[in-house]
Amino acid sequence: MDDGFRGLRLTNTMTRAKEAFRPLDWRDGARAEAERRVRMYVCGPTVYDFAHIGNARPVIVFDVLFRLLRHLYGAERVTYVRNITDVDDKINARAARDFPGLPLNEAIARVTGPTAEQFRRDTDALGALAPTIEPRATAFVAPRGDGLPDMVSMIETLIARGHAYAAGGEVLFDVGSMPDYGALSHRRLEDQQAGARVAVEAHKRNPGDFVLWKLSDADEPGWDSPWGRGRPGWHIECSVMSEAYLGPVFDIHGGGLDLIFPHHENEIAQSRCAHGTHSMAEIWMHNGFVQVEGRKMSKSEGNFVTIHDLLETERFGGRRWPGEVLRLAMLMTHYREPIDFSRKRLEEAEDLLAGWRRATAGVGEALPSEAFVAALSDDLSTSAAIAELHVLRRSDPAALKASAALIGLDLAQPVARLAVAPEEIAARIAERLERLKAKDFAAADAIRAWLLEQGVQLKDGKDPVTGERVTSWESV
Ligand SMILES: Nc1ncnc2c1ncn2[C@@H]1O[C@H](COP(=O)(O)OP(=O)(O)OP(=O)(O)O)[C@@H](O)[C@H]1O
Ligand SMILES: [Zn+2]
Repeated sequence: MDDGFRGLRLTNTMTRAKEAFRPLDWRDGARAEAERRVRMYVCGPTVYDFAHIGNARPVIVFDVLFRLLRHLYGAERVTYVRNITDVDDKINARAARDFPGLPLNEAIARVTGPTAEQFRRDTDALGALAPTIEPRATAFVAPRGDGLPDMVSMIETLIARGHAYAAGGEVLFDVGSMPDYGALSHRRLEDQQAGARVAVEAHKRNPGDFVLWKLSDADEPGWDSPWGRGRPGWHIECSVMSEAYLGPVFDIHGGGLDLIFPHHENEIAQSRCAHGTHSMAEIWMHNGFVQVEGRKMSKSEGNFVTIHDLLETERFGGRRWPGEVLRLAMLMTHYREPIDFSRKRLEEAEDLLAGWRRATAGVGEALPSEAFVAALSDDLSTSAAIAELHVLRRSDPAALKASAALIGLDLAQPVARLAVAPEEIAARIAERLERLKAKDFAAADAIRAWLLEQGVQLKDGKDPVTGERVTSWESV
């Protein structure tokens, strides 16, 4: 009997263990063969600002998983849902700031429309496949009339089942009503209560109770509901949109590490209590952070580089970087480890790509190597998979090309219009610095001129710390 195991093992945040992946539909004897689907949900962006390199990581990591699942189970069998959060108080604040003259709802549309469009351009440029479905939260607040679930109805169900209550202009989820609340983040309710430093808001039964619905002022966005005109809390949208397209229990739920608590914990509480199920998703996966000098890259820290800046402007390192370079730079590290973002990492990725391109020029069709697929199938061990690409570069360039394609790297495309490979440029720059040190200026100038003929312009600068000359380059 086919139990759906295809060699894939994934680390489950819920159990803290690496588990053999068997999709639910394959284990369900009642499900017809033709109807079996692998079902994955990943929390998408809140669209009030351009996405940064940190936000790019879940996009890339789960795109690789999506591609691997399509390879293992067949492309048409995998349903990947990634939502767009277009209702949020951060969006409201941005709308009021940027479009002060407009009615708030119109201003919000002016913020969310272009931001969502930019996100699509960014993810295209990173070589990410579009998810199967990209629902928007605002389309799932009020009853829809098409049979799909909605947030107001799910909140009504939670109240009816004794898991939520209205108080102080809000509807709150009662975490005390769920004995195993906290299982994903391994937090115990008692610990949270004992450790609560902030004063408990008077209307809450438990300090951990979270908002499902809150009333809106006249100028704030709002939907009619049994509790008055208001708007949903953040967590409820994912419970509703995942149910709408994947059902009450599905295979994989993903996002960044920061979402484990409270977001995913609260999604689980809502979904399980609304549906009376033992789980919401079989496997919970979380990517590590992109960091800058040891700190999470984030909008609030102000230490971020947007995807757009990196790809389309010369703001990072004085040049533009192709999306595939960022993709490979991310995949050089295992998805659960932190990444320190640096120019050096991008250069390393760019050199690798250039080498692989030269090795695969003109090769024919092939299948990805088995060792490569096995490495990816071991909890997406992309660094081991990349090590296999180094081997294939010499032993089987056609398989190298097919394997790279499996993780979204198209080696058939020229990386840029450069006549000279990045490692050669680096070697020439080093040689030129040697000449300059030896005061052989004629030879140094000759190298500079030769590179310019190849379309490479050098720029000299000083290392702010050591005061030494550093030379960067850009293609012209
Ligand atoms: N530095 C980071 N490294 C890796 N993933 C990140 C990082 N920052 C955010 N993410 C992930 O990006 C996805 C989109 O999240 P969202 O739009 O809510 O960004 P955010 O967390 O609000 O960003 P910020 O932390 O800058 O305010 C989530 O899965 C989140 O976990
Ligand atoms: Zn979510």
